[in-house]
This record gives sequence, structure tokens and C-alpha cells, in this order.
Amino acid sequence: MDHFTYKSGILHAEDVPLPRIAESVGTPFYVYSSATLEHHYRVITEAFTGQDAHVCFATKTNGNKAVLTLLGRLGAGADVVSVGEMRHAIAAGIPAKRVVFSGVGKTRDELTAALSLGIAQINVESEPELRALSEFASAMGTLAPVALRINPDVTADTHDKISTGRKENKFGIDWATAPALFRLANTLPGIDLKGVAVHIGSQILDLAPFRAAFLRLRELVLSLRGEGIALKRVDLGGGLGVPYHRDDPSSPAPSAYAALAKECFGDLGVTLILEPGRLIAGNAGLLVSRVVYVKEGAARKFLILDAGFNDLVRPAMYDAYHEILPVEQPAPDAPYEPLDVVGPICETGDLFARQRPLPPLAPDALVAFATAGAYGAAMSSTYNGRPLVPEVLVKGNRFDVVRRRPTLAEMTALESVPEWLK
Ligand SMILES: Cc1ncc(COP(=O)(O)O)c(C=O)c1O
Ligand SMILES: N[C@@H](CCCC[NH3+])C(=O)O
Repeated sequence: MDHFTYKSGILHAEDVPLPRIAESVGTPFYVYSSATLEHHYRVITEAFTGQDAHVCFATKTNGNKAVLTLLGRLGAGADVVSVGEMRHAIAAGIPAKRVVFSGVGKTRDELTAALSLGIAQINVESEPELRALSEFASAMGTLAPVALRINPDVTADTHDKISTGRKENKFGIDWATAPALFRLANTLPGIDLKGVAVHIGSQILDLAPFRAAFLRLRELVLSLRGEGIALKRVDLGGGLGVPYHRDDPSSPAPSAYAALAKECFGDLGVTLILEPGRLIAGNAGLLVSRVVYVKEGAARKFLILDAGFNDLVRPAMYDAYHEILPVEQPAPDAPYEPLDVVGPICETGDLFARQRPLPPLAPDALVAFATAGAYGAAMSSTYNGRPLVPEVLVKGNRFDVVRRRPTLAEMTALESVPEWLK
């Protein structure tokens, strides 16, 4: 369902024309469609109708408080990866009892905060972490609800930097040593062993690696059960991809993913936890930017935008493709020519697209990067003294600024000059 469409020749977010938002908040800015967020949340939850499954939105994808509040109201839990995300999700109204905590490097402070806040589950990723958690929970006189995250050694066909389930990746507990660690977890003080977790990577467009990983989990659950260790929860992680390019293979339907989960776990009597991120937020957001100059280089023609890789790092970091839509709809017979679309940052890698065919775009024209709702604002920085850009949430014909642009004074407020330099 697309809530970003041209109406009377102008790109809209739901019923709001993007130039209206640009006029109000300046450019660049992120804009999210509440209807799309809600739609995707419903699609994934409805796909699991009849299964005991809970959706915990991966808040690293898009941690804006309004987005978390919206999803929390719909019933979502949260998958978090730091104490910051944990407290933020809870502050946005997601109950601690619906929060799961993943990550390979959880510190003592983070683990004890998780225990104090009473979150649903800590996904432990190594033996040292398990032992540390046992010690902290025992000292606090409490029980840590634990799932062990397994590394199933499955290769997902995705970008190398976002594949997490192969044995050379830092994530999860080695498949071969996992049974021994479950036995240990079952006896350690302070540990309440709830289940098993997996997350094999992100932007996965094929169900086969999920099937391979799920079957390994199934085998593990059954063999542990044979030893008297009954796991009640299976956390499937996230990873379902979304289309960025019209030639991308179609992403697996959530219904097919749910059917796979049922096939692998339906007879085990376990509760499933899902951690989708991109699937919910990816195409719920655009990054809108303004053309600053069109520059004729010796070898290339450049479209220079006011957004840089500090605002959307995915193309620079993963060679990711984002569709670039002119906000003013091009005429059907507009001539397209290949342009290098770049930002103002002083790095050659500040390149959004190489030789992208685009219609004529003059300075001040607005363009929108599609599918920027996931890992967009969340991964942005202030490199080159650039303020984080505003985020705007649209509902029907209204829009609200859900994070404003900071002033320079706010950006530098935490810095200080030592006495000896004054
Ligand atoms: C543990 C964990 N769960 C869930 C996700 C969300 O992944 P995705 O956005 O691909 O659904 C991630 C990120 O890859 C993750 O590391
Ligand atoms: N940041 C990545 C996804 C990584 C997921 C985190 N485990 C992206 O933009 O595609």
C-alpha cells in the first residue's frame, strides 16, 4: 500500500503535499506516513493470526518517539540493543514486559538496568555474557528471563555488512556448542531459561535461509526437550526485506513467512517472538531534499543536494539503492539524463547515486529518497557540522514535527573549552 503518491502532479505524503512541509520545516527532512506504519504492523501481525506470536519492533530501525508510540499503541513490543533504546521505548509507552534485549556487548549497567526494569527477555549471545548475567541477577536477588541467541551458520543472500548468521560473524552462540550452553543456563543461579533466539541478517529477500535457520532451531528445541530442558519461547529475529528497486526480486510475503514459522514450530507449543524492523518502517518514510546546484563536471554532470551521507548513509555504507523521486511529477515526455547525485559533504563517498537517469531538475527543486523510513534518520550523524534533520509524521491531511532541527547552540552545548585554553 503506497501512501506516497502524486496528486495533481505533486508528491504527497498521505494527503499532505511535500512542498508544504518543506516550506514549514526547511530541507532536508524525513517524513513518515502513519498509515503505512500501521498497515505494515497489521500485515505482519495478521499473518500470524492463530499462532501465539508477538511482534517486537526493532527500534534501531527508526527510534523516533512518535513512531514508537504509534506502534506501541497498536500493541507492538520492542527489540532493543542498548539501555538507551530500552529506556526510550519504555518512555514511549511500550511496556517493559514487551521488550526484548539483543546485542553482543551488553554491559553490566545495561544488564542490571534490564533486570530492574523487568523486561521480557534478554537474548544472551555468549558464555561470558551468560555468566555475568547470572552473577548480576543473583546479586540482585532476581531471575533473568533469558533466551540464548544461536548462530545457525546460515548464509543469507544480503549485503556482507548486514549478514549476521554465519559462523564468522560476531553474533550469537556457535551452533555446535549451543547445547552445552543451554545445559549450563539451565543450572546457573539467577537464570530463568525461557527460550532460543536467532537473527540471521537484514534485507533478506528469500525464505530459504530463514527455513534453514528455523529448522536448526526446531532440531535444537526438540533435542533439548529430550534432555528435559523445555524451551517455551522461540525468537525468530527480523530480517524480512523490502523492495528498494523495481527490479528487486519480490520480497517474501509476510503470510509465506508466517506459514514457514507454523510449519517449523506450529506443533511445538512455543510462543514466537518476531523482531521486524525494515518491514514495518522501510517504505513508511522518505528523505526530502532540495537541489542546490546542477554542476557540469569534466566527466560527469552532478546533481548537488542539500542532504548528505550524514543524513542517509545507506548508499555510502552499503552501496544501497534508493529511488529518487522528483517532488514535481515529470512530464511524460521529459528527457531523462544520467546524473551523479551527491551531497555537500567533503568526501568523494558522499554519493547517493551514480549515473542515475533523472528528468530535468533545477536548483530549488525538491527530490525525495524513497524507502528511507528504516535505518535513515536512525543512522544519521552531525558530520561536517550539519544538524540532524527534522522528522515529520503525517496522518491524513495533518503533519506534525516529531523531531525538530536543533540549533547550532544545541548541537554544541555539550562541548567545553578547558580553563588553560581560555
Ligand atoms: C537482533 C536483531 N533483531 C532485529 C533486527 C531487525 O532487522 P530487520 O530490520 O532486517 O527486520 C536486527 C537488525 O538487523 C537485529 O540485529
Ligand atoms: N543498517 C542496515 C541494517 C542493519 C541491521 C542491524 N542489525 C541497513 O541500513 O540496511
